[in-house]
Order: sequence, then structure tokens, then C-alpha cells
Amino acid sequence: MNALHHELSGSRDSQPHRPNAVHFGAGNIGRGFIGLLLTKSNYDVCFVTRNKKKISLLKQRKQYPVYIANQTNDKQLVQNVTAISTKNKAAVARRIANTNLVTTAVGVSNLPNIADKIALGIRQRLQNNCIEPLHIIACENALAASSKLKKYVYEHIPEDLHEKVDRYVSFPNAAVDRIVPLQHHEDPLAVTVEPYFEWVIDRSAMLGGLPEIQGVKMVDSLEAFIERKLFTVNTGHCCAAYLGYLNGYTTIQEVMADPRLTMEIEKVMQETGNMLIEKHDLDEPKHKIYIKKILKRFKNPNLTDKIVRVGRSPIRKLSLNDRLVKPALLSHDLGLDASNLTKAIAAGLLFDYPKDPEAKQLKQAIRKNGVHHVINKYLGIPHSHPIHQKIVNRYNEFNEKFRLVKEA
Ligand SMILES: NC(=O)c1ccc[n+]([C@@H]2O[C@H](COP(=O)([O-])OP(=O)(O)OC[C@H]3O[C@@H](n4cnc5c(N)ncnc54)[C@H](O)[C@@H]3O)[C@@H](O)[C@H]2O)c1
Ligand SMILES: O=P(O)(O)OC[C@@H](O)[C@@H](O)[C@H](O)[C@H](O)CO
Repeated sequence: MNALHHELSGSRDSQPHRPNAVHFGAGNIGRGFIGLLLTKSNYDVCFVTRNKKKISLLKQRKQYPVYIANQTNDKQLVQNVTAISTKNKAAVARRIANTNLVTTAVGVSNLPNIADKIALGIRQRLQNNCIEPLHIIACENALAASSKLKKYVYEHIPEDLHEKVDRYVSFPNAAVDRIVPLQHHEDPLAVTVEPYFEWVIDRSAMLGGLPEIQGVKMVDSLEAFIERKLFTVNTGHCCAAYLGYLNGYTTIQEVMADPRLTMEIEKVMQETGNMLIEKHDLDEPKHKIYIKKILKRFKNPNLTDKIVRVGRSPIRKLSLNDRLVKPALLSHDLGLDASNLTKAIAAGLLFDYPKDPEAKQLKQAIRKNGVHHVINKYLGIPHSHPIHQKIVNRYNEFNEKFRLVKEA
């Protein structure tokens, strides 16, 4: 497999081959989490990314620092990395043809944009008669993100090859958890991350043969893990962002210093918790501890996490299968209270940060067609659903209280 590795490192036959990975997106999670864990596990990592400056620095230095947001601001050096531009389709495909693992952290909405390159790499593997398994793992905040990526990739591969690809290429779903705020350092490659992390992968979709990644948890059924993460960490987080935004705060840390808002956020997490406990038969005391731990992570005084990052892309966050609407509907179906979730959804509808393209689009859609239409179209909750009107009521209350938009 690693002719490419030889080409890069100059090493020849005597050295045992090191595993290598291709990671799409040299952003915060890419550098601060996935790149760090993979290189700690002796992988060579090639970032495929857009930013020219980062590409050139990664190629030149082959390393970068990660700072841990603890009291001592510990530094970890990530080594054995390089980068290529996402525009260089042929080079990306060549890398993929010779790799053990492909990972992504580009944002779930960007997955369609990388699919053609992954498909080309897979086709090269087939042409080379490569029968080594390839695992492709989307490390994005969404349910079944790797399955989504698979669908986009297969759109670029002729149908008669799909069965063969299925034999050698797998797209295990995963849950990733580590808070990495937007940040600026003198060194553009440096990144500060919270101490906590969790990377859980669906073992049932593994083909075997992947060199171990230290710190990864393999589980037989991912659904409970990803729902627990997305509907606790991310539901609580965006609730903090949307309520914080309405109340004029700038950072999550400021929101968490407001006891009234912290209580509201905790109530939302308790609602999703009740649903998760019932749906996945979770241990209630353990889940309560999980919630408390997350609230503490949000408060981390060594981080400054902007509300506009955490609330970013509200159309995605308010969509049917994401962190707000899905748990609200699941709770409703189980006969459980979702009143705090409906409040958080209403606050999300009022997130009108002008520099966020989705927030702008949402605001325009509400202005043009009214909130009922938006709840129907963007959130996927029909007029007839009891939660629909509850969201509208909360939205109107917020509107009046904060005098934001005059709803027609
Ligand atoms: N930051 C966090 O706390 C965190 C935690 C867990 C999961 N996530 C998820 O990880 C993903 C990335 O988030 P982030 O915070 O690192 O964002 P980010 O904006 O810092 O990084 C995304 C990177 O992807 C790159 N990118 C976008 N389109 C690309 C393309 N077509 N080809 C190659 N690169 C491309 C961007 O240039 C950017 O460098 C998101 O899905 C996010 O939900 C983030
Ligand atoms: O990345 P998003 O936009 O889906 O969500 C914003 C934050 O909630 C998220 O990035 C968290 O920091 C992260 O999911 C923690 O693991």
C-alpha cells in the first residue's frame, strides 16, 4: 500500500509501514482533535483543505501545536502531517488510493463538495486492484453523517461498481465531541481545545484491518451514543447560544455565568435526557452526571466560545433531524414534556446574526412568508402538529419581550 509513504518519507523497504490517513478540513476539529488523535496513534496525516496559508505551512513545517485549555495550558505537538489543496483533485485522489483511512470535519453541508474527490480515489483503488479495506468516517455533528457522505460519493461512481466498492470500502458512522472555539493565534496552525474528548465509531460497519486509533471507542450500536451526544451537548449548547443571543450576550461563558439562563439550559437538557433515558434505556443517575459534566464544560473559564459560532447555521440546527426539532418530536411522541425545547426552537428562529448566511436567509423567509410557513418548510413540522403552534406562541412571546421583529 505505501508506495506513497515511501515517496513522501524517503524511507525504503527496511522500515515497517506507518499507517496513513487523509483528513478533509484543516479547521478547528481537524487540527485540534482528529489530526491530534491520529498522529498520536502513529498515523501520518495529510490534510485536504482550502486555506492556502495553512496548506503551505503544514507542508513546510509538518507539525503544529495544540494547546489544552486547562489551568496549565499544556502544549502537545502534532507531527507527521502535511497538506494538499482540495482543488487539486488528482492529487487528492492519488492520496486516497494509497491510504488506510479517510476522515472529514468540513461541516455536514460541505460533504457533497468533497464526494467527487473521494469517489475518484476509490475508483483508482479499484483500477489498482487494491483489496485493502478503506474506512471513510465523517466526523461531523449530524446523525449518520458517514452514511450521508456514502450517498454523495456513490453518486460519482457507476452503479455497476457499487457492489465491488461495498466489499472494500466502508463508511462507519461516528460521534465526535470536543469543544474547539473559533480563535486567532499568531501561528495560524496553533489551536486551543478543551481537555475533554470523545470519538465513538460504529464497530458493526468496520471491515477489519484498520490500525488502532488511540482514544477511540468502538461500539456495536452507535445510535444511542450519537443521539446522547447531539441531543445533550449540542442541544444544550445551541440553546445557550440562542437564549444568550436574545439576551445580548457575546460568549457562552457569559451565558453560563447567568444563573437564570443556566437553569433554562439545564431544563432543556433534562427534557432531552428524559427522552433519551426512555428511548435508549439509559441509566438515569449516570445521565444526570453526564448533563452536569457538560454544563461544567460549557463554563470552562479557559475558553472563550462565541455565541455566533455555537449558534451558526440555524437552518441546519433547526432542521427536522437535528438537535432541536428531532428531540422535541421524539419527546412529544413518547408523551413527555417538550416545553423548554419549543422555547429553544423559538429562540433559534430569532437568531438573526447578519454575518451568518443561514440566519439571514431565515430572517428573510420569516419576513416574507411568516413564521408558520418557515416552521412548516424549514423545520418540517406541519401546521397540524401540536408542537407547531406552541413554537409560534413562544416565538411571539419572545418577539414581544425583545421587540425584535414585527411578525405580520
Ligand atoms: N468546533 C467544535 O467544537 C466541533 C466539535 C465537534 C464536531 N464539530 C464538527 O466538526 C466539523 C468542523 O467544525 P470546525 O469547528 O472544525 O469548523 P472549521 O470551520 O474550523 O473547520 C472546517 C474546515 O473545513 C474546511 N472545508 C470546508 N469545505 C471544504 C472542502 N470542500 N474541502 C476541504 N476542506 C473544506 C474549511 O476550510 C475549514 O478549514 C463540523 O461538522 C462541526 O459540527 C465541531
Ligand atoms: O459545530 P456545530 O455548528 O454543529 O455546533 C456548534 C457547537 O455546538 C459544536 O461545535 C460543539 O462545540 C461540539 O459539537 C462539541 O463537541
